[in-house]
Amino acid sequence: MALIEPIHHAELIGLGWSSFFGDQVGVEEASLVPVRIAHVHRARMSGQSIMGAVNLTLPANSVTGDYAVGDFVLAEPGDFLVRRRLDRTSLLTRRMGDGSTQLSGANIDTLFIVTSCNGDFNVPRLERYLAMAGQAEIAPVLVLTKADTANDAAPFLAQAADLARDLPVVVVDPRRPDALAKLQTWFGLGRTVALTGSSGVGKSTLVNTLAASGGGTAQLTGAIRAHDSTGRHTTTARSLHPVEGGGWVLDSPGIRTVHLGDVADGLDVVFAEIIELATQCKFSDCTHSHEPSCAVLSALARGGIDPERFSRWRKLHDENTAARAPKRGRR
Ligand SMILES: Nc1nc2c(ncn2[C@@H]2O[C@H](COP(=O)(O)OP(=O)(O)OP(=O)(O)O)[C@@H](O)[C@H]2O)c(=O)[nH]1
Ligand SMILES: [Zn+2]
Repeated sequence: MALIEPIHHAELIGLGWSSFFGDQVGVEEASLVPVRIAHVHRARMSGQSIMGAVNLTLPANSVTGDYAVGDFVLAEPGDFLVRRRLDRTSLLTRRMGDGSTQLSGANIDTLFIVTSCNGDFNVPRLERYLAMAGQAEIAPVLVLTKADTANDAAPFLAQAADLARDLPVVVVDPRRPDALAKLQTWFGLGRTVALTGSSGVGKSTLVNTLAASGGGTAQLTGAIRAHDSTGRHTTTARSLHPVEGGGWVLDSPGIRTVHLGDVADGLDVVFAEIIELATQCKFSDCTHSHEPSCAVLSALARGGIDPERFSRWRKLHDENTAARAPKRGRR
């Protein structure tokens, strides 16, 4: 039974609400406010409601780790105390280095798997992303960037088309405003798209282009102002960005790096020329950042390694190491 007042119903649908959620609301919960979680921090959460952005209050005995960006919760109207999380249509999880599972995104309709027409294009890795989408019950779309930098983008398109039956493949330049038009099919009222893909393929650029259409703010460095129960304003980075014409881009670190646990072996293969050089460094635990007699740094200096590739490797390597480090202070 739908208990939300009709006047608010259209706005709720805009947030991603549907009868799937409405049917879960009990008679005794009619006074509670549905909130879609837009940001999950260590100890805080904020969300979007028909009243705008709100800071949620966590119930006792609950931790933010129980919630994912994109979740719908029912909260008290006054202090936005979370009473209950509603069941999800889909859930993306990520295995952490310590073996625990992190919830990285919920109620996502479409996953944009972003890759570029260059060395990042890696069939086994793309297959892993596709498997991940399937597991989470989210429809995948392959978004191909940097076609302008390839001598010939056709082979990439052909390989992409062969990845999975009926997989939509879209070539996009994330820097151009027409990116939204090319991807519009997957947006529209209340529909949620998440992005994943390796570092440097253009995800931030795409999120910024898409989000700029919906609100005009620089999203990744941007923030929302919400008020908490005391009326105090706080500023929070957000992960849910509205798109022009309706719909949301869900961009969170947890989804971006969702596959990291699996990528470690892949790094050695993809960046073989760097890994091979590393065996010639003076120190076996060389980090190739400042050490003397570092074979990688000297190759960089004489142009033996593509600096862009090196910085991509560095970033991935660091992210991967961080993802594998056991979390402190959690059990
Ligand atoms: N030539 C060209 N450059 C692009 C294209 N898409 C993105 N770029 C550039 O590629 C660089 C990396 O893009 P980002 O958006 O930062 O990549 P990202 O996937 O967000 O990377 P992380 O933040 O590390 O996850 C930027 O300088 C973009 O301007 C494209 O289609 N063509
Ligand atoms: Zn080194």
